[in-house]
Amino acid sequence: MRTVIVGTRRSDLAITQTQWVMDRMEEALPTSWELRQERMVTKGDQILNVTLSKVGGKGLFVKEIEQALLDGRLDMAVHSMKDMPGEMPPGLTMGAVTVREDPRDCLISRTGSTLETLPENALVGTSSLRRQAQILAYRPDLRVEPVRGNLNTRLKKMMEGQFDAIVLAYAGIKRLGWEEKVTQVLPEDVMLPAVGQGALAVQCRADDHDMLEVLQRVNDSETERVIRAERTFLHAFEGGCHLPIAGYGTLEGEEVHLTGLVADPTGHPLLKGEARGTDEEEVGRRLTVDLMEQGARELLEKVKDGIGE
Ligand SMILES: NCc1[nH]cc(CCC(=O)O)c1CC(=O)O
Repeated sequence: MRTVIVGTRRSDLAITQTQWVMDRMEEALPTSWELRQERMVTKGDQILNVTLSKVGGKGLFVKEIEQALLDGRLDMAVHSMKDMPGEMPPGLTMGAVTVREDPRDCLISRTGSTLETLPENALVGTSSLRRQAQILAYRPDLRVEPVRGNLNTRLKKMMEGQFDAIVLAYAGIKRLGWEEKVTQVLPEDVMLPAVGQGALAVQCRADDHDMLEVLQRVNDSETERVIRAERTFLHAFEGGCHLPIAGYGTLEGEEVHLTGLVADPTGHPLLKGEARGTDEEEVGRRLTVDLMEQGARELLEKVKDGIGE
């Protein structure tokens, strides 16, 4: 008999994602095991109305859950892949990468306008420098301001008139069953997704072999491959989701096709590159070299100075 304690943050999205993984695990679970959800409040959940980039968002949501895993208070935890820091603390491992939900971003606007038809000077809410840069590259006449809080809070702020539109991950919206609120799903050539967006990471202790065996069955090897390419690319920039970096991989036959972007938060310059091949890590490294040659490092140093890193 074993009771597996599954940690989750308390937001609707985190709980939904965790339950989704638990449902898929039930089929693969040894009959003498049971799963129990444990809801935690993390510091990241308590910080509202501040740009995530200003509070040093990297790994903020993840750290406290990791400590609970190491202490044995939790046995596994489900995270949005895009919130996962590049390196894990010793003793923990990624037991599974689940099949990817739609990786694109979406626009929700009060009046039903698309990104193309929003009126000049319209105010778009997003705290992501990646989204800000791409919005302004496409529509330099729009204004972008930070919006924080969970998805409910952001929607409410827009409906109250604080913003004309907001941009969110379509995956989160779909998981909450809010598709009908979406005005436009943004194509990747306009809004390249964040590294890992739409995939979930299941974390557990590295020496918990029984757990790892069960988690293998909810692992999606194709998602795992493209995520490895994306994260290899991102890791070279020592950047999390608080920097204006995007990376998106797909499989074409046996080959991983990876597109990456590094931009100034104003949208100019916006550097973009592509790489393809069968070795995920090599593809990621080649794309890094391509963008470095275009001046990505200098650009990011300037951005980091600007946001006080
Ligand atoms: N940055 C917060 C965050 N982390 C994961 C998601 C959505 C789900 C996902 O990307 O997998 C979101 C919300 C958003 O960016 O709109």
